[in-house]
Amino acid sequence: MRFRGGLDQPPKRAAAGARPPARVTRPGARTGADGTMVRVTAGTRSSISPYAVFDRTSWRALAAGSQLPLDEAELRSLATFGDRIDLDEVATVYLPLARLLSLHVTASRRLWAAQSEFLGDSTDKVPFVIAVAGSVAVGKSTTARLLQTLLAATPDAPRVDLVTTDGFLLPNATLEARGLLGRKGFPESYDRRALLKFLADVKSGREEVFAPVYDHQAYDIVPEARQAVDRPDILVVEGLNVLQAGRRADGTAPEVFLSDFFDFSVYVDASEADIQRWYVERFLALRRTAFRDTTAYFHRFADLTDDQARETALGIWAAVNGPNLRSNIAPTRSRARLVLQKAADHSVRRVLLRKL
Ligand SMILES: Nc1ncnc2c1ncn2[C@@H]1O[C@H](COP(=O)(O)OP(=O)(O)O)[C@@H](O)[C@H]1O
Ligand SMILES: CC(C)(COP(=O)(O)O)[C@@H](O)C(=O)NCCC(=O)O
Repeated sequence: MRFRGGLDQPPKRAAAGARPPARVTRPGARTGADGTMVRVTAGTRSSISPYAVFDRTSWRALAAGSQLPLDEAELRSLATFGDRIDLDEVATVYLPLARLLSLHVTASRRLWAAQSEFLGDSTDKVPFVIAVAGSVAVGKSTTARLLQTLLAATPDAPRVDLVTTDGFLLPNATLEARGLLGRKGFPESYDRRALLKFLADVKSGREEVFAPVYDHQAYDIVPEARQAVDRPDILVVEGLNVLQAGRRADGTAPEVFLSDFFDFSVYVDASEADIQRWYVERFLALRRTAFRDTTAYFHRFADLTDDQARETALGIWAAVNGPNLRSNIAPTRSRARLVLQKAADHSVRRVLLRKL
């Protein structure tokens, strides 16, 4: 199944800047940390692209010489079930990204301090918030956890918290009452007001802000469970719909958007055909592991044959996750500051960084 227009294509404005025959390398290509030339494809002669486009080699060179602060065992504990990733991929893709983010964090702190001095205001710094968006099964969780670990290992040793937006899903009972159980992950399945308030509180420097907690095994919100966020230096917020502009029930635009609280955003991208395959593979693997647990919501799928399980997963994809990707998630890709474009084997083949 392939998304009309091709999800494997970069966003429209980037597409113009990324088509191979017209590619040009910026004349002022600069020198990477290891002395190699960093080729930055900045656009075409005929159009302006908002993105600087990096291939793997040029992106990796940005962090050349940096030590990886994690080993294979730690990586295995971070990587999402089914997400194929190795230390070389971390060094190639995620380490340079963490370094870029670290630059942004430092610059934002300096600006905050300078502004506080200018205003004669002694308010404490507030968390730097990074959004990680993308489809179900694209590997957002691995990306978010890796960024948390890599950022925490940067020189200032910042405290980095991670929150997933699934905690803001409405409980199953509410979804059922509203006829939304088959729309889990769609914008209307979340308590968006609570999510906005949570981020507004975090960003206003409040002590101990609480996020509700979701359990994938139970497929529901955990009653009474909460995750405390207490003025970390950096907060990573991961979820399907974090870049959505959102609408009020009457169709008017709200005054505040989630994105107002983000200092940086990353969209994890891949072709729908690949993501769907990863989803089906993960479903088949979960059937042999997590679904075995008698308390798992999906336990009834534990004894399906391979063919039945494949058919079931494809059915969920066709009914829920595919339409959500096409209607609500993919359209937000161009709002991200940075896009990680994955190939069929989960490796990132290109990085698109917004210049505008
Ligand atoms: N039915 C399930 N049972 C247990 N864990 C699951 C289930 N579905 C998804 N997960 C886990 O939940 C996390 C989030 O998954 P998902 O929303 O698909 O995002 P992504 O794959 O982009 O990280 C992943 O760690 C995934 O392995
Ligand atoms: C819980 C999710 C909606 C993801 O939530 P997120 O943290 O991205 O807000 C998703 O993983 C999910 O369970 N979707 C429902 C359809 C399915 O079972 O695949």
